[in-house]
Amino acid sequence: MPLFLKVDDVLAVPLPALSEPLMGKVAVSLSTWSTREDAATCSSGIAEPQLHPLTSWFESVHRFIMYIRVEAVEIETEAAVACPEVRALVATLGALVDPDRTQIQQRANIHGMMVYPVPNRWHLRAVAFESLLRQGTQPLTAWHQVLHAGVRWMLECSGLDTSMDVQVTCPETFAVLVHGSRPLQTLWTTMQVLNSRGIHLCEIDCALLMPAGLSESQCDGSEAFTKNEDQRQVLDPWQTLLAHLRLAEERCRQSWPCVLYLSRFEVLVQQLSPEAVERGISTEAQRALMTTLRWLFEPAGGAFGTSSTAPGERSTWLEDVSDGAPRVERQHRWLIIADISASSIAPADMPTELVSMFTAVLETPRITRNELSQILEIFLIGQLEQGPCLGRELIQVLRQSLAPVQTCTEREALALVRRLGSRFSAESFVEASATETASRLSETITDCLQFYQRMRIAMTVGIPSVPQVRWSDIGGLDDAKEEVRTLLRPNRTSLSSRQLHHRTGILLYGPPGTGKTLLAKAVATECGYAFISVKGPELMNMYIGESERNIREIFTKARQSAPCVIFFDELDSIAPRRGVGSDSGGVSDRMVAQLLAELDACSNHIRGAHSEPDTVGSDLRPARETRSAEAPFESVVFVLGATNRPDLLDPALLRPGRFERMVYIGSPSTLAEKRVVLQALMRKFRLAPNVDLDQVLVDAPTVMTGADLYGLAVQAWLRAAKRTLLHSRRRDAYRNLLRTVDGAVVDSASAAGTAECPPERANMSTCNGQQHSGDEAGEAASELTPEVKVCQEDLVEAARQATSSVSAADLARYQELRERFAANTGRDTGEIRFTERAG
Ligand SMILES: Nc1ncnc2c1ncn2[C@@H]1O[C@H](COP(=O)(O)OP(=O)(O)OP(=O)(O)O)[C@@H](O)[C@H]1O
Repeated sequence: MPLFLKVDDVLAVPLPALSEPLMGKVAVSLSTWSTREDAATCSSGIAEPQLHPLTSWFESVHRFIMYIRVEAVEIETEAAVACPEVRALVATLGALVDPDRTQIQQRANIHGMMVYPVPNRWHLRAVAFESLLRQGTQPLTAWHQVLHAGVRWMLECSGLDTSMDVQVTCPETFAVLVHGSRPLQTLWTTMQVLNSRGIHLCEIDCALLMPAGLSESQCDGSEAFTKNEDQRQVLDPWQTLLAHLRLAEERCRQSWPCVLYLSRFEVLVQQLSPEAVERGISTEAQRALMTTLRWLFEPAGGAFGTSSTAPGERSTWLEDVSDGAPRVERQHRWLIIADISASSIAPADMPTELVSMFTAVLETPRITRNELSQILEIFLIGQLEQGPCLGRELIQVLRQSLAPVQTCTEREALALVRRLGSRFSAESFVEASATETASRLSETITDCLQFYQRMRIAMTVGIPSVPQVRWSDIGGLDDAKEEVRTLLRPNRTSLSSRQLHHRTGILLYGPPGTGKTLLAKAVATECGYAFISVKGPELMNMYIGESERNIREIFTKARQSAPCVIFFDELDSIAPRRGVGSDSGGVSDRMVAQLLAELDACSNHIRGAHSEPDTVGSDLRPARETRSAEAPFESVVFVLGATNRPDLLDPALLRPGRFERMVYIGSPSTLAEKRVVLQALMRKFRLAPNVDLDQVLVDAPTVMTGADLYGLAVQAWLRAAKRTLLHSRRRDAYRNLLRTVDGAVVDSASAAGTAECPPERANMSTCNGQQHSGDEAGEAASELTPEVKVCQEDLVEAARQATSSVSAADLARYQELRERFAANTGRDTGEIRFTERAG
């Protein structure tokens, strides 16, 4: 059978029967290896009894394995062979194979398979944060105990641990469910303990098992189990998932002794929830997933029953092993660990049938304030290695800033670490004095805590995280930014509470692609409140009463996570003028009425909050706990709306206490304004020194919105990247990069609002909608990021090809609309005729 290899594959080649002296050496080194970690990690005395059976088992099966990792050696031309470095390499490797002239034919028998830890991102994260977690957190003692019990069970089931009493009842399965808040520490601890025992870890990241589209509503699981030949395409996602799970079982069997670790198991749990049925996953599909899981967890009772033995047979195999030579091939059992601690799901939220499959359920504790402080100290010390040392003053500042935090999850702690890392580098503090450094640290931590607070709220209430857009990502629009800032952060020093203007909401209006959504995203990032973004049409539901219920639910969610900002994009689609709607059931009229009622409730809250002198203007503080004495402010909900057609809105929306302030967001008109927008869009680009943006804009169309300028910037960057590709030697890496960027461009064309994701970090951010993997993608992208330098010619060429998405005539009509609204201060203005429906 031919064996195809690729780079990074690991070959496990079993060594033939070993000579006596060599066997002794391997056995000795195995035992040294196994005990080395024990001293550091395990206080219990379980290590030794486990070690001996394992060592003797390895000896008995003569399974000594040499591991070979496949690497690529790039030698391009014959001329290269003449170079001394290459000659040295040839001398080291012993041979040089010219792939153009050499054919290799290889035949091999596969005797076994080594589970090399699949380098999935989850696994890499655990490794990346290992030292921080090891030094900063308390060891997971309870987890150590469960793990040791599981390993002991594995050995006992397989008859390796001859010290065990054969009469002891050995359960058929041992599956542990871990929940709580430390997924990476749990995985890392497991890796460490198993490593020290010479036991493989077969880690499967369930989030990566999910084929694209499976969780989407268009994948109807009911069709997935029909026998219709024509529907093969639909069958695939589910079958792939189930096949992956069966494959996991196969891998564990082949590489025994092995522990199967299902990280992010919650992704599978979510497919089994009642909400999944609403998303289009059929009950048949859920049943099939459950059957596969049961089979995986309970080999003896499962439907597929491959290696299983009926419970009654157990005594037979114990007798088999007690006669001396262990018959290890008879019963290999492996410990199964399912981890849901990366999510807020608790066992109580899981189907009872699923929970009952687990032998043990273990909760990992939350990270305490002391642990968090320790983690951040260790991180900062590492960060500032070259800068000022982390003096006592800084540590005090750090601890003071963390005072509002009681406990947090590992995810939140690491989010803090990442945010600190991006803002707090050694270079930025080299010149600074100690006091200056302390105040900047305090500022940074406070800012990070706002983020932490938002994340916590988001996790609790299930609000999706929002992309990172800073004020500096928005070019121009200074008045609009100021208006929004005033709404969200009244300035206590300049105004007394009674003087404050009680505003509930702001309506942003203007031509499409001018940055309304972008502004709202910047609010989400910068204000430190929870943020709910709703696209108008998403609220519409064909069933009577459902659309209103959707609106009610959004406001309820917002109140639960207050202070909170709700952003209604495309507001005209849910709140058109009443009485002129074309829907026979009057759905939109009822939606408008519901929206008005909710807005009035918000307005009353704000009045309540602002009428308390002490509560007004409580500046953005790090954590909610700090506002415990300011309860009314805590319940404030602000509303932002955006529309291209304010003239179509129901006028009642624009009355005081609702969207009473209207802010026009127009396209940049002068050359200077366009330059500012372009500069903001290319903030992260590497530009050639000769770039002159004014000159570039001379060649561009006269009317250009922010979105058009974004298109220009993307085209210029793509041109530069393609040029780089041609000249680059790292072609594969660049090809990957270009593929990703092309995807991002398509995304940006189909869905507005990806400007926070400029091409150079296109695969680092949330362009593809997979919010939770943004950071992970960033890690992967950083390996590929090439030196793409955008030159004047790229920009000029992109400017020549640029088109304008809004006509001059439509812009003039928007201007007219703006004047009418300014004159009428929000009163009914009547509809304006556009050449075509904007947006
Ligand atoms: N002032 C600006 N500064 C930087 N980028 C901008 C600006 N205005 C628009 N853009 C770019 O244009 C893209 C589209 O903008 P956005 O989605 O915010 O427009 P919009 O006004 O909400 O459009 P629509 O009314 O069609 O929803 C943004 O993602 C951003 O890349």
